[in-house]
Amino acid sequence: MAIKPELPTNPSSLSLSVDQRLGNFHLQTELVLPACGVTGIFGTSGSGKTSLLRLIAGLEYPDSGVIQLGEQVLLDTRRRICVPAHKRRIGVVFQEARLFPHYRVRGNLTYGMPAHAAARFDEIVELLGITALLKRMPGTLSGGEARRVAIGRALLSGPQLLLMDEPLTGLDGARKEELLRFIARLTKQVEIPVIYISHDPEEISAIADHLVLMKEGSIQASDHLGTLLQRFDLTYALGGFDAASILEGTVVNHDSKYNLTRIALDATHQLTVPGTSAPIDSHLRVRIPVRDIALSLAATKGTSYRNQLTAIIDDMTTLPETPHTVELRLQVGNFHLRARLTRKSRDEMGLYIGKEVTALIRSVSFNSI
Ligand SMILES: Nc1ncnc2c1ncn2[C@@H]1O[C@H](COP(=O)(O)OP(=O)(O)OP(=O)(O)O)[C@@H](O)[C@H]1O
Repeated sequence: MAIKPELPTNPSSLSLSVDQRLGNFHLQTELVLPACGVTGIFGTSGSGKTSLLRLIAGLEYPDSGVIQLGEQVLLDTRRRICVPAHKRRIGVVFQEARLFPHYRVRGNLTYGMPAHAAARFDEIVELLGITALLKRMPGTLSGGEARRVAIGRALLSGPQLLLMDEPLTGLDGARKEELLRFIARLTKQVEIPVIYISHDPEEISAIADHLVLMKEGSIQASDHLGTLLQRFDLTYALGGFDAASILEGTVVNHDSKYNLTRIALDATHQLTVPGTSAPIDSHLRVRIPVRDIALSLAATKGTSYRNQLTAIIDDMTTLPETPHTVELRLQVGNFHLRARLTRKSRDEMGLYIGKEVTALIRSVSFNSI
């Protein structure tokens, strides 16, 4: 039985409890996601990411389960409730643009556009940088342009949730980076929660606030991205993430002579990172791989490390996969940094949990996002 969806404007969470067998594959998922910001879904090929997304979108039906967006029940197999896909107000962007080839870009954007979304047409077209493309036919667009039109169409469908399934697949390096930056900006500007599937850690690190890690049809972990990256036990499950810390700060100064940017992490901690065009006072996310942090027992002069932060060793362990190294979690003010040393260095430096050290971070090592 299909029911009419009720549509509160700001759903607070998306909760799922679904069970579906697809051949030999068993998707068994219990999950509550924040219905704000960007949730990245990460997992190896075949772990069930797309299957999960298709259930949320209403493109597939589980054998049993409940899917609820805020107060709205989208699916409840026991109560025989199932809101059909076109009534869920969920925008989907697939790996390929899937535009209507016989409609111009404008026609693709306005197809199925509800009256309340029409007021945002000019704003979204401008935000996507596709104004000049409105009269073009899809066959004449580049891959990146077509993908932007597909995102525009999803946004103009007036969605309360946007699902993106590897939207950058098949794009070359420069176009991929451009579109990634664009999506990151877009997700900050449109107040629609986004679920973003990718198996590329760089993409996820750039835009996700929350991260879901899938393995063989189940949820291995789900938490704030920065929190999951600090977990020693997930180091190898998050393999490609290259064990890194994500820090957020505010741009306080640009040094044009040396092309460096200074960001404040809090009232007392600042970092020098490679120059960016981000305006003063804007928010910046930086990713610091563990391999780019060294430790010293005291602040040192005469070193090329531009950033020296006093830190307390908060946790320390050796992982079975890498018996020659120790993983360290450092407390710096109110945030954490991960570092990795050889066990020999740990012993020679006499490091232990609770000890104060200086974290040395090369300013050239930052990946600003
Ligand atoms: N209709 C189906 N019948 C049988 N098996 C299916 C069906 N649909 C999906 N599967 C299987 O379910 C598993 C999960 O597929 P899914 O596409 O959700 O994975 P994924 O994590 O999105 O993978 P990828 O990163 O490669 O896109 C795979 O083993 C796939 O072969």
